[in-house]
Amino acid sequence: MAFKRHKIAVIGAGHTGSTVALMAAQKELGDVVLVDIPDLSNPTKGKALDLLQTSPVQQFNSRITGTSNYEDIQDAAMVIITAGVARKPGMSRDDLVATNAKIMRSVSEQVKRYAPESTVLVLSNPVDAMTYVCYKTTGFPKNRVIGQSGVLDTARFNAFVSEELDISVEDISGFVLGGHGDDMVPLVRYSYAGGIPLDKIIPSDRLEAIVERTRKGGGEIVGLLGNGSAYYAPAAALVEMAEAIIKDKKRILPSIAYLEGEYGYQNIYLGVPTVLGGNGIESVIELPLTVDEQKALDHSADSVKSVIEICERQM
Ligand SMILES: NC(=O)C1=CN([C@@H]2O[C@H](COP(=O)(O)OP(=O)(O)OC[C@H]3O[C@@H](n4cnc5c(N)ncnc54)[C@H](O)[C@@H]3O)[C@@H](O)[C@H]2O)C=CC1
Ligand SMILES: O=C([O-])CC(=O)C(=O)O
Repeated sequence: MAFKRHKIAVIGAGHTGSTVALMAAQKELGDVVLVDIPDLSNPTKGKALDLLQTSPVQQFNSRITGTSNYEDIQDAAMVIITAGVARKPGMSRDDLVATNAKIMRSVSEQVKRYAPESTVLVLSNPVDAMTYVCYKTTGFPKNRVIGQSGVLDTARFNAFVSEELDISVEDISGFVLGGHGDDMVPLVRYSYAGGIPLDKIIPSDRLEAIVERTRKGGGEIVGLLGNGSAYYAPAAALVEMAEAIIKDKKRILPSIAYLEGEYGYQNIYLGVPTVLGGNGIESVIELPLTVDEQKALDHSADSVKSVIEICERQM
Protein backbone atom coordinates (compact mmCIF):
# COMPACT_ATOMS: atom_id res chain seq x y z
CA MET A 1 0.00 0.00 0.00
CA ALA A 2 1.33 3.44 -0.91
CA PHE A 3 2.18 5.83 1.90
CA LYS A 4 0.28 9.11 1.83
CA ARG A 5 0.51 12.37 3.70
CA HIS A 6 -2.07 13.00 6.39
CA LYS A 7 -4.75 15.59 5.72
CA ILE A 8 -5.08 18.19 8.47
CA ALA A 9 -8.16 20.42 8.31
CA VAL A 10 -7.94 23.75 10.09
CA ILE A 11 -11.39 25.32 10.49
CA GLY A 12 -11.27 29.09 10.91
CA ALA A 13 -8.56 30.81 8.88
CA GLY A 14 -8.16 33.82 11.17
CA HIS A 15 -5.19 34.69 13.36
CA THR A 16 -4.80 31.32 15.10
CA GLY A 17 -5.96 29.17 12.16
CA SER A 18 -3.55 30.60 9.62
CA THR A 19 -0.67 30.47 12.12
CA VAL A 20 -1.47 26.81 12.88
CA ALA A 21 -1.46 26.09 9.12
CA LEU A 22 2.01 27.56 8.76
CA MET A 23 3.50 25.91 11.85
CA ALA A 24 2.01 22.48 11.03
CA ALA A 25 3.29 22.70 7.45
CA GLN A 26 6.74 23.82 8.60
CA LYS A 27 6.90 20.62 10.64
CA GLU A 28 5.55 18.60 7.67
CA LEU A 29 2.83 17.08 9.84
CA GLY A 30 0.62 16.70 6.75
CA ASP A 31 -1.14 18.64 4.00
CA VAL A 32 -3.23 21.45 5.45
CA VAL A 33 -6.72 22.44 4.27
CA LEU A 34 -7.75 25.82 5.66
CA VAL A 35 -11.51 26.37 5.86
CA ASP A 36 -13.46 29.56 6.54
CA ILE A 37 -16.88 30.95 5.70
CA PRO A 38 -17.46 32.11 2.10
CA ASP A 39 -16.71 35.73 1.29
CA LEU A 40 -17.29 37.85 -1.82
CA SER A 41 -13.56 37.82 -2.44
CA ASN A 42 -11.62 34.67 -1.56
CA PRO A 43 -9.36 35.52 1.39
CA THR A 44 -9.02 31.92 2.57
CA LYS A 45 -7.66 30.81 -0.81
CA GLY A 46 -5.44 33.89 -0.84
CA LYS A 47 -4.04 33.22 2.65
CA ALA A 48 -3.38 29.59 1.79
CA LEU A 49 -1.58 30.53 -1.41
CA ASP A 50 0.58 33.05 0.43
CA LEU A 51 1.39 30.49 3.13
CA LEU A 52 2.22 27.84 0.52
CA GLN A 53 4.68 30.19 -1.12
CA THR A 54 6.81 30.19 2.04
CA SER A 55 7.54 26.49 1.38
CA PRO A 56 10.36 26.87 -1.18
CA VAL A 57 12.08 29.39 1.12
CA GLN A 58 11.60 27.36 4.27
CA GLN A 59 12.05 24.03 2.53
CA PHE A 60 8.96 22.13 3.54
CA ASN A 61 6.85 19.90 1.31
CA SER A 62 3.44 20.10 2.94
CA ARG A 63 0.71 21.56 0.76
CA ILE A 64 -1.62 24.28 2.05
CA THR A 65 -4.95 24.97 0.36
CA GLY A 66 -7.85 27.27 1.23
CA THR A 67 -11.56 26.63 0.80
CA SER A 68 -15.06 27.39 2.01
CA ASN A 69 -16.33 23.99 0.86
CA TYR A 70 -16.41 21.34 3.59
CA GLU A 71 -16.20 18.55 1.00
CA ASP A 72 -12.51 19.44 0.84
CA ILE A 73 -11.93 18.14 4.38
CA GLN A 74 -13.14 14.69 3.33
CA ASP A 75 -11.29 11.99 5.28
CA ALA A 76 -9.02 14.39 7.19
CA ALA A 77 -7.09 12.51 9.89
CA MET A 78 -7.04 15.57 12.11
CA VAL A 79 -9.35 18.58 12.41
CA ILE A 80 -8.32 21.68 14.33
CA ILE A 81 -11.21 24.05 15.12
CA THR A 82 -10.34 27.71 15.62
CA ALA A 83 -13.58 29.12 14.17
CA GLY A 84 -15.39 31.74 16.20
CA VAL A 85 -15.06 35.21 17.59
CA ALA A 86 -12.24 36.34 19.86
CA ARG A 87 -12.75 38.58 22.88
CA LYS A 88 -11.98 42.28 23.09
CA PRO A 89 -10.68 44.24 26.09
CA GLY A 90 -13.20 44.22 28.96
CA MET A 91 -14.73 40.87 27.94
CA SER A 92 -14.26 37.44 29.52
CA ARG A 93 -13.92 34.30 27.42
CA ASP A 94 -17.34 33.21 28.71
CA ASP A 95 -18.93 36.28 27.08
CA LEU A 96 -18.32 34.55 23.73
CA VAL A 97 -20.46 31.53 24.57
CA ALA A 98 -23.68 32.34 22.69
CA THR A 99 -21.99 33.21 19.40
CA ASN A 100 -19.31 30.54 19.48
CA ALA A 101 -21.57 27.67 20.60
CA LYS A 102 -23.68 28.25 17.49
CA ILE A 103 -20.58 28.29 15.28
CA MET A 104 -19.17 25.20 17.05
CA ARG A 105 -22.37 23.24 16.46
CA SER A 106 -22.48 24.05 12.75
CA VAL A 107 -18.76 23.32 12.25
CA SER A 108 -18.98 20.06 14.23
CA GLU A 109 -21.87 18.84 12.07
CA GLN A 110 -19.69 19.28 8.99
CA VAL A 111 -16.78 17.51 10.67
CA LYS A 112 -19.05 14.61 11.59
CA ARG A 113 -20.25 14.39 8.00
CA TYR A 114 -16.96 14.72 6.12
CA ALA A 115 -14.24 13.57 8.53
CA PRO A 116 -15.94 10.93 10.71
CA GLU A 117 -12.68 9.18 11.61
CA SER A 118 -10.77 12.33 12.53
CA THR A 119 -9.28 13.34 15.84
CA VAL A 120 -10.47 16.85 16.68
CA LEU A 121 -8.58 19.56 18.54
CA VAL A 122 -10.72 22.49 19.71
CA LEU A 123 -9.39 25.99 20.44
CA SER A 124 -12.44 28.29 20.18
CA ASN A 125 -13.46 29.93 23.47
CA PRO A 126 -14.82 29.40 26.04
CA VAL A 127 -12.80 26.32 25.15
CA ASP A 128 -13.80 23.81 27.85
CA ALA A 129 -17.49 24.27 26.99
CA MET A 130 -16.82 24.46 23.22
CA THR A 131 -15.00 21.11 23.40
CA TYR A 132 -18.07 19.70 25.17
CA VAL A 133 -20.34 21.07 22.39
CA CYS A 134 -18.10 19.51 19.74
CA TYR A 135 -18.13 16.15 21.57
CA LYS A 136 -21.92 16.12 21.88
CA THR A 137 -22.50 17.28 18.29
CA THR A 138 -20.07 14.94 16.55
CA GLY A 139 -20.85 11.96 18.79
CA PHE A 140 -17.18 10.95 18.36
CA PRO A 141 -15.58 8.89 21.12
CA LYS A 142 -14.17 11.01 23.95
CA ASN A 143 -10.53 10.17 23.16
CA ARG A 144 -10.92 11.84 19.73
CA VAL A 145 -12.37 15.18 20.90
CA ILE A 146 -9.76 17.19 22.76
CA GLY A 147 -9.48 20.83 23.82
CA GLN A 148 -6.38 23.01 24.05
CA SER A 149 -5.63 25.15 27.08
CA GLY A 150 -3.01 23.65 29.35
CA VAL A 151 -0.14 23.54 26.85
CA LEU A 152 -0.59 27.29 26.34
CA ASP A 153 -1.12 28.12 30.01
CA THR A 154 1.93 26.04 30.97
CA ALA A 155 3.98 27.73 28.24
CA ARG A 156 3.09 31.11 29.74
CA PHE A 157 4.02 29.94 33.22
CA ASN A 158 7.33 28.50 31.94
CA ALA A 159 8.13 31.71 30.04
CA PHE A 160 7.59 33.81 33.18
CA VAL A 161 9.75 31.45 35.28
CA SER A 162 12.50 31.53 32.66
CA GLU A 163 12.51 35.34 32.79
CA GLU A 164 12.46 35.37 36.59
CA LEU A 165 15.41 32.99 36.97
CA ASP A 166 17.22 33.92 33.75
CA ILE A 167 17.53 30.24 32.83
CA SER A 168 16.67 28.25 29.71
CA VAL A 169 13.01 27.51 28.98
CA GLU A 170 14.16 23.99 28.10
CA ASP A 171 14.72 23.15 31.76
CA ILE A 172 11.39 24.38 33.12
CA SER A 173 8.35 22.17 33.47
CA GLY A 174 5.30 23.88 34.91
CA PHE A 175 1.95 22.24 35.51
CA VAL A 176 -1.50 23.81 35.06
CA LEU A 177 -4.81 22.10 35.82
CA GLY A 178 -8.45 23.13 35.42
CA GLY A 179 -10.57 25.28 33.14
CA HIS A 180 -9.15 27.91 30.78
CA GLY A 181 -10.32 30.88 32.83
CA ASP A 182 -8.83 33.22 35.39
CA ASP A 183 -9.50 30.56 38.03
CA MET A 184 -7.24 27.94 36.35
CA VAL A 185 -4.95 26.11 38.78
CA PRO A 186 -1.18 26.40 38.19
CA LEU A 187 0.28 23.77 40.53
CA VAL A 188 3.58 24.99 41.91
CA ARG A 189 4.04 21.75 43.85
CA TYR A 190 4.39 19.83 40.56
CA SER A 191 6.57 22.46 38.80
CA TYR A 192 10.35 22.17 38.38
CA ALA A 193 13.44 23.82 36.93
CA GLY A 194 16.07 21.22 36.04
CA GLY A 195 14.42 18.79 38.46
CA ILE A 196 14.49 21.30 41.33
CA PRO A 197 11.08 22.18 42.82
CA LEU A 198 10.40 25.83 41.97
CA ASP A 199 9.54 26.77 45.55
CA LYS A 200 13.16 25.96 46.49
CA ILE A 201 14.59 28.60 44.15
CA ILE A 202 11.93 31.31 43.78
CA PRO A 203 10.69 33.31 46.80
CA SER A 204 7.03 32.60 47.55
CA ASP A 205 5.81 36.14 46.79
CA ARG A 206 7.50 36.07 43.37
CA LEU A 207 6.09 32.62 42.67
CA GLU A 208 2.59 33.77 43.64
CA ALA A 209 2.96 36.73 41.24
CA ILE A 210 3.92 34.32 38.43
CA VAL A 211 0.90 32.13 39.20
CA GLU A 212 -1.40 35.16 39.11
CA ARG A 213 0.11 36.46 35.86
CA THR A 214 -0.35 32.99 34.29
CA ARG A 215 -4.02 32.91 35.32
CA LYS A 216 -4.59 36.24 33.63
CA GLY A 217 -2.13 35.61 30.77
CA GLY A 218 -4.75 35.67 28.01
CA GLY A 219 -6.27 38.90 29.30
CA GLU A 220 -2.84 40.58 29.48
CA ILE A 221 -2.41 40.01 25.74
CA VAL A 222 -6.00 41.02 24.91
CA GLY A 223 -5.31 44.32 26.70
CA LEU A 224 -2.06 44.88 24.83
CA LEU A 225 -3.39 43.94 21.37
CA GLY A 226 -6.53 46.03 21.76
CA ASN A 227 -8.51 44.17 19.09
CA GLY A 228 -8.27 40.39 19.38
CA SER A 229 -6.40 37.82 21.41
CA ALA A 230 -3.14 35.87 21.41
CA TYR A 231 -2.40 33.65 18.43
CA TYR A 232 1.27 32.73 18.05
CA ALA A 233 1.60 30.80 21.33
CA PRO A 234 -1.92 29.28 21.03
CA ALA A 235 -1.06 28.04 17.53
CA ALA A 236 2.25 26.60 18.75
CA ALA A 237 0.36 24.80 21.53
CA LEU A 238 -2.11 23.25 19.07
CA VAL A 239 0.70 22.10 16.81
CA GLU A 240 2.54 20.47 19.73
CA MET A 241 -0.63 18.48 20.56
CA ALA A 242 -1.22 17.61 16.89
CA GLU A 243 2.35 16.39 16.53
CA ALA A 244 2.08 14.19 19.64
CA ILE A 245 -1.01 12.53 18.11
CA ILE A 246 0.08 12.30 14.47
CA LYS A 247 3.48 10.84 15.40
CA ASP A 248 1.98 8.65 18.16
CA LYS A 249 4.51 10.13 20.58
CA LYS A 250 2.60 9.25 23.76
CA ARG A 251 3.59 12.55 25.36
CA ILE A 252 2.35 13.67 28.74
CA LEU A 253 0.65 16.97 27.93
CA PRO A 254 -2.27 18.75 29.54
CA SER A 255 -5.47 18.45 27.50
CA ILE A 256 -9.09 19.39 27.97
CA ALA A 257 -10.53 15.90 28.41
CA TYR A 258 -13.98 14.44 28.98
CA LEU A 259 -14.07 13.23 32.58
CA GLU A 260 -16.07 10.31 33.86
CA GLY A 261 -15.10 10.18 37.50
CA GLU A 262 -11.48 11.35 37.24
CA TYR A 263 -10.66 14.01 39.86
CA GLY A 264 -14.23 13.47 41.14
CA TYR A 265 -16.04 14.97 38.10
CA GLN A 266 -18.64 13.60 35.70
CA ASN A 267 -19.88 14.75 32.29
CA ILE A 268 -17.51 17.71 32.02
CA TYR A 269 -14.57 18.71 29.81
CA LEU A 270 -11.71 20.07 31.93
CA GLY A 271 -7.93 20.55 31.70
CA VAL A 272 -6.02 17.58 33.15
CA PRO A 273 -2.71 15.83 32.47
CA THR A 274 -3.09 13.25 29.69
CA VAL A 275 -1.10 10.89 27.51
CA LEU A 276 -1.46 12.03 23.89
CA GLY A 277 -0.71 9.54 21.14
CA GLY A 278 -2.12 7.92 18.02
CA ASN A 279 -5.42 7.23 19.77
CA GLY A 280 -5.82 10.84 20.87
CA ILE A 281 -6.20 10.98 24.63
CA GLU A 282 -4.88 7.55 25.56
CA SER A 283 -5.28 8.12 29.30
CA VAL A 284 -5.96 10.75 31.92
CA ILE A 285 -3.36 10.90 34.67
CA GLU A 286 -4.83 11.35 38.13
CA LEU A 287 -2.63 12.91 40.77
CA PRO A 288 -3.14 13.28 44.49
CA LEU A 289 -4.15 16.86 45.36
CA THR A 290 -4.03 18.65 48.69
CA VAL A 291 -7.30 19.90 50.16
CA ASP A 292 -6.54 23.45 48.98
CA GLU A 293 -5.58 22.30 45.47
CA GLN A 294 -8.80 20.24 45.17
CA LYS A 295 -10.81 23.23 46.39
CA ALA A 296 -9.22 25.46 43.73
CA LEU A 297 -9.92 22.83 41.07
CA ASP A 298 -13.55 22.48 42.26
CA HIS A 299 -13.97 26.24 41.91
CA SER A 300 -12.60 26.16 38.36
CA ALA A 301 -14.77 23.13 37.46
CA ASP A 302 -17.86 24.92 38.79
CA SER A 303 -17.21 27.86 36.43
CA VAL A 304 -16.86 25.46 33.48
CA LYS A 305 -20.04 23.59 34.49
CA SER A 306 -22.09 26.78 34.52
CA VAL A 307 -20.98 27.59 30.93
CA ILE A 308 -21.67 24.01 29.80
CA GLU A 309 -25.19 24.37 31.27
CA ILE A 310 -25.76 27.46 29.12
CA CYS A 311 -24.70 25.44 26.05
CA GLU A 312 -26.93 22.51 27.00
CA ARG A 313 -29.96 24.78 27.21
CA GLN A 314 -29.26 25.84 23.58
CA MET A 315 -28.74 22.27 22.29
N1 LIG B 1 -8.18 27.89 23.92
C1 LIG B 1 -7.24 28.79 23.84
O1 LIG B 1 -6.21 28.68 24.50
C2 LIG B 1 -7.38 29.94 22.90
C3 LIG B 1 -8.58 30.17 22.29
N2 LIG B 1 -8.70 31.17 21.36
C4 LIG B 1 -10.01 31.31 20.72
O2 LIG B 1 -9.90 30.85 19.37
C5 LIG B 1 -10.87 31.50 18.56
C6 LIG B 1 -10.21 32.07 17.31
O3 LIG B 1 -9.34 33.11 17.64
P1 LIG B 1 -8.63 33.95 16.45
O4 LIG B 1 -8.11 33.04 15.42
O5 LIG B 1 -7.72 34.92 17.10
O6 LIG B 1 -9.91 34.71 15.85
P2 LIG B 1 -10.07 35.35 14.39
O7 LIG B 1 -11.24 36.26 14.46
O8 LIG B 1 -8.77 35.88 13.91
O9 LIG B 1 -10.44 34.08 13.49
C7 LIG B 1 -11.61 33.36 13.63
C8 LIG B 1 -12.04 32.91 12.25
O10 LIG B 1 -13.17 32.05 12.38
C9 LIG B 1 -13.95 32.25 11.22
N3 LIG B 1 -15.30 31.71 11.36
C10 LIG B 1 -16.36 32.25 12.03
N4 LIG B 1 -17.44 31.44 11.88
C11 LIG B 1 -17.04 30.37 11.14
C12 LIG B 1 -17.69 29.21 10.66
N5 LIG B 1 -18.97 28.98 10.91
N6 LIG B 1 -16.98 28.33 9.92
C13 LIG B 1 -15.68 28.56 9.64
N7 LIG B 1 -15.01 29.65 10.07
C14 LIG B 1 -15.69 30.54 10.81
C15 LIG B 1 -13.91 33.77 11.02
O11 LIG B 1 -14.33 34.13 9.71
C16 LIG B 1 -12.45 34.06 11.31
O12 LIG B 1 -11.66 34.03 10.14
C17 LIG B 1 -11.53 32.56 19.47
O13 LIG B 1 -12.75 32.05 19.97
C18 LIG B 1 -10.52 32.73 20.59
O14 LIG B 1 -11.11 33.18 21.78
C19 LIG B 1 -7.65 31.95 21.01
C20 LIG B 1 -6.43 31.77 21.60
C21 LIG B 1 -6.21 30.78 22.63
O1 LIG C 1 -7.56 35.24 26.22
C1 LIG C 1 -8.21 34.95 25.19
O2 LIG C 1 -9.32 35.41 24.93
C2 LIG C 1 -7.60 33.98 24.24
C3 LIG C 1 -7.08 32.84 25.04
O3 LIG C 1 -7.82 31.97 25.44
C4 LIG C 1 -5.72 32.95 25.53
O4 LIG C 1 -4.89 33.67 24.96
O5 LIG C 1 -5.43 32.29 26.55
